[in-house]
Amino acid sequence: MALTIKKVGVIGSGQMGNGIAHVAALGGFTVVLNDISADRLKSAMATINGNLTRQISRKIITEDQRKQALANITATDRLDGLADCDLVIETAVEKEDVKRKIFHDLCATLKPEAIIASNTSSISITRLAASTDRPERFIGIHFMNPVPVMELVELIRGIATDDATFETSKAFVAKLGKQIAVSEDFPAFIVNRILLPMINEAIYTLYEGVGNVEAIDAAMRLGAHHPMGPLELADFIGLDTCLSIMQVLHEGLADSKYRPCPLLVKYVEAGWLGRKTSRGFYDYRGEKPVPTR
Ligand SMILES: CC(=O)CC(=O)SCCNC(=O)CCNC(=O)[C@H](O)C(C)(C)COP(=O)(O)OP(=O)(O)OC[C@H]1O[C@@H](n2cnc3c(N)ncnc32)[C@H](O)[C@@H]1OP(=O)(O)O
Ligand SMILES: NC(=O)C1=CN([C@@H]2O[C@H](COP(=O)(O)OP(=O)(O)OC[C@H]3O[C@@H](n4cnc5c(N)ncnc54)[C@H](OP(=O)(O)O)[C@@H]3O)[C@@H](O)[C@H]2O)C=CC1
Repeated sequence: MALTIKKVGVIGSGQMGNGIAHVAALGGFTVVLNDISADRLKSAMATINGNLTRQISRKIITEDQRKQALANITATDRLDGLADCDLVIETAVEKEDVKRKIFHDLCATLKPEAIIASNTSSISITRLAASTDRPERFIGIHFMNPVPVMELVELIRGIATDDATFETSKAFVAKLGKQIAVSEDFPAFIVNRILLPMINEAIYTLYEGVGNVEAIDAAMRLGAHHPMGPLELADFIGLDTCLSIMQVLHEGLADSKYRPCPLLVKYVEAGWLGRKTSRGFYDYRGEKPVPTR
């Protein structure tokens, strides 16, 4: 039997966490947003307000809806602030050890009947579920970036996920006005299994000197009608996240065609992670983005 979700916890207040809190609050849920950094929480709340305001100017929502959505969200840097949530969505960094530690600590305080979901881009849901005390109430709910705009959410069942958890998650996503694609639990699921090798290939195209950053992005924007060029999109997703996804594909499918491009590794090692650090394949520190190669 499907459970009733009223209160939603979101762990991690980066670009995905603030987007998920935004759409859940707008969907009428009570939201508790958690991060280890109080500064991050402050800037996440400012981002949510900015994106809600943008939606008002585009006549998607009203001022009353903005106020109500903000009133639905509270922020906490304590994990036990999520103890009475019905559903907790983990959206911290794409690192398995960090996620496992979060689930370990969360299970110690979260009410036993609550569902735990991960917004992971690539990591095995079955393996993450096994690090919790409730694998049958664990599921992948994978939102796309930017969350307030993208229509799709992937749902991924682990081997133990029960029907009630799946049905409850489906109803939750539908209430946010999003469409669902169901994916089997394979590395990087559907969207990233297809999208990330394309981005990685674009980085190889740059690495091998086939084209420069501008040429590669223009080629795919104007020649294939992609809304963003692949290098611009990589910067938007975050180069650390792109590299983690390629590593999961490479290790999980044991096929050399998923080998992360050495240039991607170099950018991540430099701390040039894309828009979030103001530098990646473009430098965002000036008025206009400038290609870095
Ligand atoms: C890595 C993973 O695990 C999975 C993933 O998410 S992969 C990434 C998937 N996402 C994509 O591929 C995005 C590709 N890019 C796009 O679709 C578009 O460029 C875009 C929607 C991001 C922006 O579109 P645009 O036309 O260039 O920009 P713009 O006109 O300024 O904005 C369009 C809309 O996006 C909204 N928007 C843009 N950036 C936003 C952001 N960072 N946060 C919230 N909303 C945003 C704007 O408010 C606007 O919405 P409304 O018109 O409804 O008000
Ligand atoms: N970027 C994208 O396009 C998409 C990403 N995803 C997935 O969503 C997740 C988050 O990605 P994204 O939002 O881009 O990443 P960000 O780097 O923007 O945000 C991650 C946030 O999690 C915080 N964090 C780190 N450790 C913890 C912890 N132990 N407890 C609570 N918060 C923590 C980080 O804080 P601090 O910075 O202080 O370390 C940061 O605020 C990843 O799993 C990613 O794969 C899914 C779909 C799309």
